[in-house]
Amino acid sequence: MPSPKLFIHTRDPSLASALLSLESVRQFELMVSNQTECWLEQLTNAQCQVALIEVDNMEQASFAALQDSELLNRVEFSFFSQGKPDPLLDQVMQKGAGFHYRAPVNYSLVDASLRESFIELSDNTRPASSNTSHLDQFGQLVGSSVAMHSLYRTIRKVAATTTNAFIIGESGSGKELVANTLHIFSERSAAPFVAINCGALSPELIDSELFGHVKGAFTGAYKDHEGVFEQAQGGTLFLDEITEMPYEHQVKLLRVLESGEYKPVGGQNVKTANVRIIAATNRDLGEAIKEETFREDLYFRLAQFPISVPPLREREDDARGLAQHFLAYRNAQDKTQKSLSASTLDKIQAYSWPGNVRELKHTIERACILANDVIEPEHLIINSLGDTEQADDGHGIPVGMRLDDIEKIAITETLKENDGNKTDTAQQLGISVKTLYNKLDKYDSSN
Ligand SMILES: Nc1ncnc2c1ncn2[C@@H]1O[C@H](COP(=O)(O)OP(=O)(O)OP(=O)(O)O)[C@@H](O)[C@H]1O
Repeated sequence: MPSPKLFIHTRDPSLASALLSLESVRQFELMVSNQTECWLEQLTNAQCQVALIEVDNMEQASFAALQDSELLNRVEFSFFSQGKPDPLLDQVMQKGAGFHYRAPVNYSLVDASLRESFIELSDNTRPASSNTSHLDQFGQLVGSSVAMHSLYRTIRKVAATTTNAFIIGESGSGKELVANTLHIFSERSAAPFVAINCGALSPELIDSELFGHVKGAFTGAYKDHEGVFEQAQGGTLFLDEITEMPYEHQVKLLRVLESGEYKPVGGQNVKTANVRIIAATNRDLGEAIKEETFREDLYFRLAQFPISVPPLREREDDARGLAQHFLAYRNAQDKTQKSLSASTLDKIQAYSWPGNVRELKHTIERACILANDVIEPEHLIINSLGDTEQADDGHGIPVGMRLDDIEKIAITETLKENDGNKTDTAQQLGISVKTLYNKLDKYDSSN
């Protein structure tokens, strides 16, 4: 496991030697700045988790740039100054940069604090503790990477507004969780959050699903039915896979968004919608609009605030952390003590996860089924890992495996093979798209 790294930048030789003589400092892999270059640039390029920086008036530009730098999320800073008031440093401290030690420095406090940081950071890179998760959490989202922190900030900003939002991200990257988190942080949080998959709506029933129907509106309409607009009244309506909604129904949706009014099927009374719409897709929108499967006018109506969810492969160490997170929850649920070996964690981190967090979550669940105690690389059923073996000499299905687990593996693997396309997946598996959605929902909510 790589050792935590520490960056030191100081021009004062006595400060430098005092810091370098601290035992805690020597535990880290050290990187001392090159005095002729800007420290901020050097630190940006270095993969250091802790930085000791002497505050120097000549380097005000670096402090100004630090305000908006992603380094504030990924590095724990300790600044050393002579105590002269410095507004730029104060602003950085207000953003939660870390510690500010004023001269005369109490080095034993610095030592104690660095010792703690070292232990924490070593914990994060140690072979998984099987019962704890160390990732940050925001609403329903888990992740400590810079990309996720930037997403958290965007969600907070959008949640405070009343605008509609459009979430774009690969399949399984967490779009529904983003929508739900947006709802939780909005003023509508006390009202319902209602999610529907537009791809799973049957064309005959779509109007009724959206706007409801009255008793007798059509054969089989035995009683009044509330559509999702009514169910979500006062709250948030999440329209997942919006690009899969039949084209002619998109016009109807657009009309409701423009007028705020709709009529249940077979009803006479006009209802007023009070919902915030959050739509999502994993498709390339430009292409969907060009191919005329998605209406451009509807896009502009919905996308007052587009939010991009980063794919898991762009989230630094989050894959490793999420694996530990899902395992910790599984262990707590099953009252087990399974753990991930160091080489398993390395494989997890090195893999590109085309099916994103969902694929990782399911992979950990399958590995828990297959491993008795320590999860080794061969328990990860991911074909693209290349050298990862299947779990037995046949089809990767151990004797005695539960049928619903086998079904789950078949579904997730086929989905992955089809790049998340649920229509193709359902067709290959010989089930309806609706059944596929129901099964995926069941898996998603199983831990
Ligand atoms: N950041 C995250 N932290 C914890 N769990 C996550 C995170 N992102 C996704 N998940 C889990 O991964 C699964 C898929 O998430 P979700 O349904 O939100 O993805 P999606 O992008 O909406 O997928 P789809 O494109 O198929 O609709 C769920 O089980 C969810 O709980």
